[in-house]
Amino acid sequence: MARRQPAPARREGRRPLIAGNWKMHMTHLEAIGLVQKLVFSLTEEELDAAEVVVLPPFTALRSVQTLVNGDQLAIGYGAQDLSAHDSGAYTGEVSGAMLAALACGFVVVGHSERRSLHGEDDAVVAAKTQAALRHGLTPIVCVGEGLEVRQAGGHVAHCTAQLDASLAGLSAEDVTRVVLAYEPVWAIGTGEVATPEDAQEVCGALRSRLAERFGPDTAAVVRILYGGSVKAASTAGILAGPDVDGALVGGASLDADEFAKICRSAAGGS
Ligand SMILES: O=C[C@H](O)COP(=O)(O)O
Repeated sequence: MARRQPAPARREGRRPLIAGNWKMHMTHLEAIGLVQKLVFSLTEEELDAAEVVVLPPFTALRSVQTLVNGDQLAIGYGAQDLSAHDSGAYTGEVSGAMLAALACGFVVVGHSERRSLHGEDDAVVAAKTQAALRHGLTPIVCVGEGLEVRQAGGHVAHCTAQLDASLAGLSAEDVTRVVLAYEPVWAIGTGEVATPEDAQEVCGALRSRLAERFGPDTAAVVRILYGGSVKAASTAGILAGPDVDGALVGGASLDADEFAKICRSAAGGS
């Protein structure tokens, strides 16, 4: 069984990160089974080479925390969303403080499903990013264009504009604590994975924009993930891009064997 190990530094200090966004799947009992199977499928060396994170629904976080901490498992976990507010009369919301109390390391912010289904604009995403940082959580800030924007050739401008707005109000030091995820909306849950060149083009442009706004030293340490129909078979190609530091995986993260293969591929194995 793989237990916690110190993380090595790779790619100018950027350790590959594979995060499994379970979306609205898995009860807390199913979550325990999935995490156990995942961790037992991976070796210590693989979990040392790539950082593996699961992002269950809120209702499963406590169970995952108990399992990961109790067995000292070498994976991280976090949430799929948080409130921009720290406390108050916000029925149904969950604060960064509550996630921090469950020892979450990560939280997704600005996923396209939150943007489109819950009307979250860039100002909300920026406020949530700041809330995550206030509570010591690593926000995984998502950007990505829809099909029409892609077909019109506006994807780079669209994503860099989302980056600018989503990171509004942050210092360069704050930005070093952020993970970005490029998720083209047309590739999410569609089976339509971007090519490695598509992923690198936008991830590279995001890093260049970070360098312009926050300086090259900050840009060099921020991890940028690709997300959108990632499968084990496509992982190595996608991660070959020099600016692609990992993957935000949806559907394939619900299958322990497939997700373990993705993590193994990111760790440099086959
Ligand atoms: O957060 C994950 C993305 O929405 C990708 O989902 P998918 O791998 O099911 O396309």
